[in-house]
Parts: sequence; structure tokens; C-alpha cells
Amino acid sequence: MPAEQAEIATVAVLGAGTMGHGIAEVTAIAGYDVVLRDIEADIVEDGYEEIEWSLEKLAEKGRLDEDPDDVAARVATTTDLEAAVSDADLVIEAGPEQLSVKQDIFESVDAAAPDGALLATNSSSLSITEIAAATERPDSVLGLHFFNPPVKMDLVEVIYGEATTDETAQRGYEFIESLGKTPIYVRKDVRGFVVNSVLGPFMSEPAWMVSADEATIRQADAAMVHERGYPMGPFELGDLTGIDIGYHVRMEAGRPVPPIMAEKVENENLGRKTRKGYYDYEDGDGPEYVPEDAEGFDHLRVEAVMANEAAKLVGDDVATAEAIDTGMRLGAGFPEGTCRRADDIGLNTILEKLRKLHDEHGDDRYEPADYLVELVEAGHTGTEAGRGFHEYDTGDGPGDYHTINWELDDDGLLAVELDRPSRMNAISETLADEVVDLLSSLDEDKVRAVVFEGAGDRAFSAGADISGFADRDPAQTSEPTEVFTTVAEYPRPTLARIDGYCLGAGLELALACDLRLATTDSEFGFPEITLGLLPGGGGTQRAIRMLTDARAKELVFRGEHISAERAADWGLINRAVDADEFDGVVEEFVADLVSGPPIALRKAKRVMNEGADESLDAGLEMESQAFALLLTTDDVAEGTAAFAADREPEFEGE
Ligand SMILES: C/C=C/C(=O)SCCNC(=O)CCNC(=O)[C@H](O)C(C)(C)COP(=O)(O)OP(=O)(O)OC[C@H]1O[C@@H](n2cnc3c(N)ncnc32)[C@H](O)[C@@H]1OP(=O)(O)O
Repeated sequence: MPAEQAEIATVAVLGAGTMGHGIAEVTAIAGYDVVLRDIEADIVEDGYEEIEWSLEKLAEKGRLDEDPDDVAARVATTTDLEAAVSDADLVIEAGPEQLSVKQDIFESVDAAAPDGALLATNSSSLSITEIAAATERPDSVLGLHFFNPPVKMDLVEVIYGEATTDETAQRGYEFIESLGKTPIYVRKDVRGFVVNSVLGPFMSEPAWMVSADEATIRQADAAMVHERGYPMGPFELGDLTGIDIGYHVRMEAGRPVPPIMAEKVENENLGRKTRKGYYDYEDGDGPEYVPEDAEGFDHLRVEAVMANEAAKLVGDDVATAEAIDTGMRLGAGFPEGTCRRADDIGLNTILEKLRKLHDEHGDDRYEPADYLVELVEAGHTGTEAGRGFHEYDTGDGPGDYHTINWELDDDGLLAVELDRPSRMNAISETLADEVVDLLSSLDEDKVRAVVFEGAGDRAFSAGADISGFADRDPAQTSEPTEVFTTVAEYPRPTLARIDGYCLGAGLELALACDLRLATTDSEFGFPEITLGLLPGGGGTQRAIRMLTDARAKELVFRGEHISAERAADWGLINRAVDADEFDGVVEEFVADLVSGPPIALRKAKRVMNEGADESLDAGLEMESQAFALLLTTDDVAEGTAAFAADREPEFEGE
């Protein structure tokens, strides 16, 4: 194997601060040997202790597969840079965010690291190309931008410098995947990379509006959080990250600074760290906006400028729309990606808005990106048109889904994975719509059974997506029970494969399934009451029909979690199974469902579901009609013939 393709086994992390020790920790958890280096012994020791503390916490929460001491033992510490990198297959520099400092480090690394080592910087804002220029091997240098804190944040931007080869970037990408994290390619060395480029206008556009008395701080924050579902308001976020950070980024980029931002920096009101910023944390209560404050805020203006930034990135081949959306969801916690949101708004609406703003204000930032104009001129105006930044399936078949994965195998098993692991597979409107679309667009005759599961190892689903939840206008919320009804009425047996949290709407989805199997580590509950709500996806009704009155009410009224054992004991689930036996038990159930007689299973499901709400006489009548009908099917002939011949039946559903 040529040196440049050597397997990565040893990773040197240079810098033991917050990012450095976090990167070292996630790297050691993934099984790599790590050397953590900083310039002073105290700093390295502090970093190592942080790792030990964090590993203990993960172990306490059951989120570590190994003994924390064994993981920590894979981290060696040193203050000697040469010793740290001399055996490293990958060096990740996480030092101070100053170009000259990073260039000095890279020069020393270049002299001491083996040929073929990947040299990465965790810089969040500096040019990868300029850092790489300090080495004789800029082709092996790349950016691996982890987000803070690395142990919690899934996203890593994999950034090309001008000389970075595809092979270097690909090795970096695969390394990040091996950590169990989500990499996105940033194919050009642009300032702010992807996430910070798109996040820029989220924070600066409202600041321009406030500076021009076109909005208030509380109004902007309330609108973006309560009306648009962002996890934090732009000013609240500015206070958290430090107003000076955004200020300096803009100054260095030679971009104009909104007056309100400049004023805060001049007065040293930098946010939470100085106890005063856009909000007052000393004499006031910090961000205390309420939904009513949002009224009249022009959020289209903010989202249009963000979409324009995203269009520049796609048009300039910096990142795909998919990568941008992944980046904004995982890196900034945005409810969906900026490109997807723009497609939903309509790219023609966005273009029109930008042109109007450009006419009114004349500022460069409103000048529509060429790519946006091209899309609109080509008629690719977004979701409704079937194509915008993304392509949408407007036909009858299953679409191109983003929050679920699915697979239909040759046996007719439809496996549906709820795929929002960074949000504990919380059920957003999009996810619910995608499940409904999938089940209604697949050819039922090809499906024999359906299994639902959650992506990742933490949750089946932790409920409805709470972001911006409390203030959603019920009239704007799509029918909350549609997904549950669609699943409950699906004419094939359905099974929920539960490993982890199964809460709120997640439990409602599981209860809409016919069968539920869970690992013993799973937890169940309806926490809605703690939010001032009640289970609104059929939970109250299914629970009261399934459990005793007292148990159903205990679940709904107290909002407490119950263990899988108790759930099985109560009859809420079919089995609670040890993790190491779980796959086997699920397979046994599934094998019975996919090989069973489809018509009889469909009829049995229907008469049991519908008969449960009828009188016994009406239920018995439904049952006997179904029984008579089944006697006329080929499947009965096959079943009885197979019994007589002592062989397995092969039901065709005819
Ligand atoms: C009609 C139906 C109504 C409903 O269903 S209402 C919702 C009912 N569900 C809940 O109230 C559960 C909310 N979630 C939790 O209580 C906790 O989570 C857990 C106990 C499940 C896990 O706690 P921990 O291990 O400490 O993880 P973490 O840091 O809280 O969660 C990881 C990330 O997942 C996000 N998340 C969790 N649940 C939801 C949700 N239901 N909606 C949206 N996001 C959710 C968090 O915020 C966080 O995200 P970040 O890493 O960005 O901080």
C-alpha cells in the first residue's frame, strides 16, 4: 500500500482547549490512538481531565460501549510537537484562531510528520490554502471543522484548500464517518465555509433591520423562533456566541457592519460573556421575547438573503444543496435546511423579494445570485414546481425523502427508518408527511409487512418535534393524526422496532403499529402533560383501549417514563428483549408476518381494529363475514394442502 494511502491508526491533536480535547475524545471513543499536545503541561493535563470527566458522564448516561478508563487510556499527552506527530497518520490542529500561529504549527508539523500523513486544521474561519502554504505538501492539507462541543455535535465540514487533492479530502471524509459523525464537503476555500456563510445573514440581516428602525430585537427573535421554528433568535444567538466574533469576521472580510453591532462592540456590550449585549443579563432577564412580539416582522427578508447565500455556494460549486441543508440542520440546529426551506417558500418569491430589496436599498447583498436566477428562469421554482434547489417527486410513486429512509425487499418487508438521529428522531411535519406519502404511494401488493425503527442508537422517536411547537397556529399545522391513522389503517401488519426512547408522538406512532418489540433499555412515556399538552396523535385513545384505565391515565397524567419491562408487563408492548437477542426476536416476528397469508392478515387486522370499537355482536358479524370470504381464497387451499403434505405453505395473497 503506498504511503499516502496508509490506514489511519494514530491521530495527533494539537491544542488541548475546548475543541482540541473534544476532538481527541471523540477520536479515542472511535478506537483510535490519540496523542494530545499543547504548549504547556498544565493545559494538556486540564484537557485530559476534561476528557476523563466527559467520558464518565457518557458512561453514566449509558452512551459509551467501553469502560471510560479504557477509552482514556488511548489518549497520550505531551508538550513535544515533534514527538506528537512523528508517528501520526492524521494530525488535527486545534490551536488559536490566528493565521500566523497556525502557519508556525503547520511548518513544524510538516518537518516532523511522516510522509503520507493527512494534515488537518480545525480552523472555523481562516483560509485552508494560506495555512497549507506553510507546508511543502499543501495537497495533503485540509480543513476538518468540528462544531462545539465535538462530543455532542454531529457535523464536520471537510474543506478543500486550493491544493487539496480529492484523495486527501476523501480520506478526511471517511475518517469523520468512522467517528460516527456526519461530514459535508466544502469544495472551495470560501470564508465562513458553509454553515457560517449561511448563518451570517441570519444574524446580520435582522441587525440591519433593527439599525434602520425597521424592526426591534425582540420582534426579530420572536418571529424567527416562534413563527419560523429556528432554535434561537438571531440576537439571542449573537449574545451567546459573542457580538464581537461576528463583528470581527465582517471587518476581516471587508464587509459592512450593521450599526447596532458596531455600537455594541464599541461599548463592550458583547453578549452573555460581558453580561450585556442585545439583552441585559445583569439587571434584566436576558432574552424574554414572547410570541406576540413577532407580529409584523419581515422574516421573508431574512430568509431570502440566506437563500441567496446558499445559491451562491451551490452556483460556485462550493457545496451541494444537500450538503448545505445537512450543514444547517446539524451545525446550526435549523429545522430544515436553508435550501429546502427556500424551495418551500418558492424561489420566485425569494427572487422577487431580493430584487425589490435591491431596488429599495441598493446594497450588494441583495443582488440575486446567478444560480438563483437560473433556477427561476428554468422554472425550477421549488417544491410546488417539483424542482428547485432540490428535486421533488410529483408523481404517484414514492418521493425523494429526507427525514426517512426506506427499503422494500424481495420478501415484501418494507423497512422504514425515522432518520433524524440528532433530534432523537423527533417527528416533524415533514417526517409525518413523508411516512404518509410513502405508505400511500407504494404498491400495497408488493408489501407484506412494515417495520418502523429509529436511526441511531438512542431513540425510536422522542416525540413530536418541539422546536417552535408551543406557538404553532393549529390552523397551520397539518392534520396531527393523519400519519398515525395512515399507519394504523395500513392494510398490512406493522411492527415498531424500538431501541431507546419512545416518547410522545413516537409512542403514538408505535401504538398505531400492530406489534411493538423493544430492547430492555428502552423507555416509554407521554411527556406531553409536562409541556401543557396532551398526546394529540391518538395516544390517549389508543392507550385507554390498550391498557387498564388506571395505567393509561398514569402514563398520560404523570408524564413519567416507564421501563420496557413495565411496558411489557402492562401490555403496552409485545416483548422487552435483551439487546443481544433483539435482532433475532425481531427477525422471528418479521419472518412470520412476511410469510403469512396476506389476505387473512389484512382481514384479521381489520376486523380486530374495527371490531374493537363495535359491540360484540357487530364484531362477531364482521369476523364471520371475513371468515367466509377467506374460505374462497387460493391461500386457504394452499394452507390446507401444505398442512396435509407437512410442508411450509407459500401464500400468494390470492
Ligand atoms: C402530539 C404529540 C406531542 C409530542 O410528542 S410533544 C414531545 C414529547 N417529547 C418530549 O417531551 C421529549 C423531549 N426530549 C427529551 O426529554 C430528551 O431529549 C430525552 C429524554 C429524550 C433525551 O435526553 P438527553 O439524553 O439529555 O438528550 P437531549 O440533549 O435532550 O437530546 C438530544 C437532541 O435531541 C433534541 N430533541 C430531543 N427530543 C426532541 C423533540 N421532541 N423535538 C425536537 N428536538 C428534540 C434535543 O433538543 C437535543 O438537541 P440539541 O443537541 O440541538 O440540543
